[in-house]
Amino acid sequence: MSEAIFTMEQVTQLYRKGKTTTLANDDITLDIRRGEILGVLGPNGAGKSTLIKQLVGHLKPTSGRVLYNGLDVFKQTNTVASEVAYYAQEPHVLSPLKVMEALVFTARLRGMEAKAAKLEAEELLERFEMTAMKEKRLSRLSGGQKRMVGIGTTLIGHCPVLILDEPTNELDPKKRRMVWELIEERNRLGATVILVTHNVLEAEHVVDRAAVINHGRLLAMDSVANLKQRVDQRLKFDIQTAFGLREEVERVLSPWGLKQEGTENRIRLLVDKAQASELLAMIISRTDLPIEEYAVLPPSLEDVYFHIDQQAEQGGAIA
Ligand SMILES: Nc1ncnc2c1ncn2[C@@H]1O[C@H](COP(=O)(O)OP(=O)(O)OP(=O)(O)O)[C@@H](O)[C@H]1O
Repeated sequence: MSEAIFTMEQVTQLYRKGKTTTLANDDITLDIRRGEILGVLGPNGAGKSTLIKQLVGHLKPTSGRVLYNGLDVFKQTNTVASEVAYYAQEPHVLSPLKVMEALVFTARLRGMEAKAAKLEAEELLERFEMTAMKEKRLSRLSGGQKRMVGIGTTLIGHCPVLILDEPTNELDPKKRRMVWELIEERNRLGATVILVTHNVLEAEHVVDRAAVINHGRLLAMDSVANLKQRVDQRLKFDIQTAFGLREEVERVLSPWGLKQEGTENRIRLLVDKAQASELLAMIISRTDLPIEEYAVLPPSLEDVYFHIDQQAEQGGAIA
């Protein structure tokens, strides 16, 4: 499990458009281990898709190297293409095809016999509960259905490496669960899986390690358990305020802990365990505060992610 299947050495990516330059990846060095499920986490525009495109050899880094099994990806494009199945965020290049055609065509490209390809395509469609759509053109499918076919084209042919950029986007809860189960199943069968996701809460139960990226920099990369240790002396207060009155509650509570990204009427605070009971007592006694619900929870991977990102934004040491 510890052997590196991918290595990135001081990888930097500069996009130039006219007079604008974007530093999408900034000196990234990392190893991806054979047989692991690695989650790549980070906000919009962090540089995740750029990193993925470099791994699969779709984008040559401005500087640095990407190695697959110890060799530069650009010196073995055929090997990478045949061993690494890539599910991209962008719309499907197979869109003009029918569902069955798209799956079988991909399987044939991966060297499968026609009969075996058809059989596996049928099995996948049955599992996805999409058999009735096999003769439909991809362009006529819903967003989520297209995504499922995309996932099917990634899984078909059993490539040893699966790279999935936002695999559960646009999917309903049942399909999302199906995709997470499939990812775990393929991993148990030996596949290395690298996935980009914003769905940190669901990914937490699936990934072995997570890499946190923002502004093109690798902020942390570790097992979920180790990442969680960074905040294990804290508890999360999840507070729902009356609508439109969040700021009033926030003013009172924010000195107690590190505020995380919330929503219109929701506040999330990471609070030192030593102070948690005092804060709880205060919330219970301050009946004048427009708090509708509250919960005290152990931190999730999502909280760790916000914590790491927040510390980096504030320019502090990441601990
Ligand atoms: N082809 C391109 N030309 C110019 N800039 C680009 C290009 N592709 C990406 N960028 C910029 O590089 C940065 C990183 O983009 P990237 O797509 O890697 O982010 P991301 O983390 O995958 O974001 P998201 O979660 O929104 O998909 C962003 O600022 C983006 O605007």
